[in-house]
Order: sequence, then C-alpha cells, then structure tokens
Amino acid sequence: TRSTRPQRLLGAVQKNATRGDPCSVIQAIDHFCRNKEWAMNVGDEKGCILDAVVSEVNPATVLELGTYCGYSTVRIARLLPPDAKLITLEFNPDFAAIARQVIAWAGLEEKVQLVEGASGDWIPRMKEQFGVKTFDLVFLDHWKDRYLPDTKLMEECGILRKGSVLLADNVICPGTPDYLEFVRNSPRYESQYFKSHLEYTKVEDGLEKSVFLG
Ligand SMILES: O=C(NC/C=C/[C@H]1O[C@@H](Sc2ccncc2)[C@H](O)[C@@H]1O)c1cc([N+](=O)[O-])cc(O)c1O
Ligand SMILES: [Mg+2]
Repeated sequence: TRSTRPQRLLGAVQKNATRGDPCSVIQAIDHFCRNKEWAMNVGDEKGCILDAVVSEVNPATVLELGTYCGYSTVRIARLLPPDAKLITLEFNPDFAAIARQVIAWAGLEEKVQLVEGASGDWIPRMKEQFGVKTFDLVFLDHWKDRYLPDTKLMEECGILRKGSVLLADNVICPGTPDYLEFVRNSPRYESQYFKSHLEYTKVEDGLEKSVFLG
C-alpha cells in the first residue's frame, strides 16, 4: 500500500540528515516540505521566531501540544539546557511513531518525553505522572479548537506559574479566533503577536506569545 506523507517525511530525514545533528534534521524536513510535499510543520520562518522565544525563556520545562512529525519538538529540544525536559503530547499513534524516529535521528531522545493521548486527558495528570509542577513554556500547535479549552484547563490544573509563556502557532491561518480574543483581552495575560507566514507559503500567519501573569 502507498506510504503516508509522514512516512515519506521520515524517509527524507533518514536519507538527507546526519544522525545526532538536529540542524540537519530541521533542514531536511524544510527542504522536503518546500520542494516535495507541503506538511504542517511550524516551518523555518516561524521556526526562527520559536527559536528566539525558546532562547529568551531558556525553559527548564516545556509542554508541546501537537507533536505531528516532531519538527518543532526537535527545534525546541536542540536549544534546551542539559537538564531541561520537553513533554510533547500527540493523539495520533501513527504520527507519534514517526515523531519518535525523527526525534531519535536528531539524537534528542534524552530531552524529550513523547506521550500518546489527548491534551484534555493528560494536562490534569502532568504533576502525578511526570513530576512536573509548572511549565516555563507551552507551545500550542494541535487542534485549533482546543487551544482555548486547554489553556483554561492548564490554568485550572495549576501547571502555569507567574511568568509562564504560551506560544501559539496558526493564530491567523487556519486561525484560533476564540483563543486570540481570550489571551488579548484577559487581564491575566500579556500578549504579543509575531507576524509571519504560513509555513512554506506567502499566506499570512503568525505566532502569539502570551505571558501568564498569575
Ligand atoms: O491543523 C493544523 N494543526 C493541527 C495539528 C494537530 C496535531 O496534533 C494532534 S491532535 C492533538 C494532540 C494532542 N492533544 C490533543 C489533540 C494531531 O494528531 C496532529 O499531530 C495545522 C494546519 C495548518 N494548515 O495550513 O492547514 C497549518 C498548521 O501549522 C497547523 O498546525
Ligand atoms: Mg501549526
């Protein structure tokens, strides 16, 4: 049977990237998506903004919602200090299987814990399951209609602390209007929009960075 796009993306990584070299994994995926098949990775342009925010926050604990093939997981984990921990949640087992191999190819398994399941089920269990009290940085890139309910859930579960940074992909395209309205109008967040483009296209999109004020 015909392979899937994530399988072909993994093949491009294994063919063109060097084991243990996260930058070559990132380059191989971007080249594949720009020249062969588009895929919904955050991409190189928004990826540079992601890199800048990760470097500024210098997080000890990161939560990623929506792993897909692990592109942003690799982008974030490559910048983390030795003892830092990135937990990434993925609902689709086929995507999770591909992402594990991409993360392994980059040599970043030690920094990443990929959890299969839905954010709504796992967010309430973060403390007991993984011993993480609060997250310094959360990257939202999963189902767009889950950004707002999951943000409210993270607040309720107390996994955000004063100064925790939420960074949300696709706030323009495909768009997350209810989330954007919430973080931009709530007194409990200080929000900032980073204008960019939808990965590998000229369509406008951007990242919204929201600091939780506690
Ligand atoms: O739809 C998009 N992203 C949804 C991503 C969803 C990812 O997260 C889980 S769902 C989940 C994971 C964890 N917990 C609950 C659910 C899916 O299995 C997928 O791996 C998207 C679409 C476009 N686009 O141009 O159409 C561009 C983008 O950058 C996008 O991110
Ligand atoms: Mg996205």
